[in-house]
Amino acid sequence: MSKLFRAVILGPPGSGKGTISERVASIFGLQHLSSGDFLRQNITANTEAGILAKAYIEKGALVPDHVMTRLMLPRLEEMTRHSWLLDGFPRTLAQAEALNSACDLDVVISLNIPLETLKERLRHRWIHPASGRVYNMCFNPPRVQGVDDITGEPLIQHEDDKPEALVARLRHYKDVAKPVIDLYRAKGILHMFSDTETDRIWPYVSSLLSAKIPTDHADAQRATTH
Ligand SMILES: Nc1ncnc2c1ncn2[C@@H]1O[C@H](COP(=O)(O)OP(=O)(O)OP(=O)(O)O)[C@@H](O)[C@H]1O
Ligand SMILES: Nc1nc2c(ncn2[C@H]2C[C@H](O)[C@@H](COP(=O)(O)OP(=O)(O)O)O2)c(=O)[nH]1
Repeated sequence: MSKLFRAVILGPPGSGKGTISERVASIFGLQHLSSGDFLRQNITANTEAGILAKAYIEKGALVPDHVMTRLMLPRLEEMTRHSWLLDGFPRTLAQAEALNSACDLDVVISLNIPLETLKERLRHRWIHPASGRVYNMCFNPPRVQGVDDITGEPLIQHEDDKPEALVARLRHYKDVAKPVIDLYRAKGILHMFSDTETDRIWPYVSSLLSAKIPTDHADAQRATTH
């Protein structure tokens, strides 16, 4: 079997991690592992980690590192036969160090988006709380205004996507993410992409992954995941 491919995508809230991850998953056949989605599944299933995490998420705080690593590392161990792209984890240096000791990463994609652009995008972000599906009233609006395409249930806006909370949240992200970015830069696996539009970043991400992922491997992944 050809070598498995391990990637991480980093970026502030609203930088397009989810949007780019979905494209990578469908085009390159990597499994998209989102820590936020996984937390929401654990909350719905009332697991021990889900119960612990819920209070933090509701406050808009980060879930403690030991809860996150206890949740995510076993999930990654289950993925021994798949290539994956991790989105939302690691978020802190402690999480990055825990991930380091569990596996070798091939590539880290880091999205560098201007603050004004992030503020504008998040102002228009609406989500379907049960599934975590994300809409943007300008970029990818729902088919019917205010309701989820799949379930028809109402969409809500995160308290912390509202303008008052946004600036503090983005500043906090920057402080926490800097040592993580520095670590990956020092390891020589960091690839930084700067622009205001996902559609302009995407061709560069796509050519990076095309160069790094052997084609036969991408085909094999697609065959097992679809
Ligand atoms: N690696 C992590 N460490 C700590 N908390 C996390 C982590 N990943 C997710 N969370 C918690 O889950 C919540 C939802 O995460 P999710 O990534 O879906 O949305 P978010 O914080 O709005 O970020 P983004 O907009 O970048 O997707 C976060 O606000 C945080 O409380
Ligand atoms: N206007 C505009 N909006 C974009 C672009 N790329 C993504 N978006 C939207 C989709 C979401 O509503 C919001 C944040 O994107 P996301 O993929 O959820 O980001 P992230 O929070 O997972 O990093 O911005 C983009 O290039 N332009």
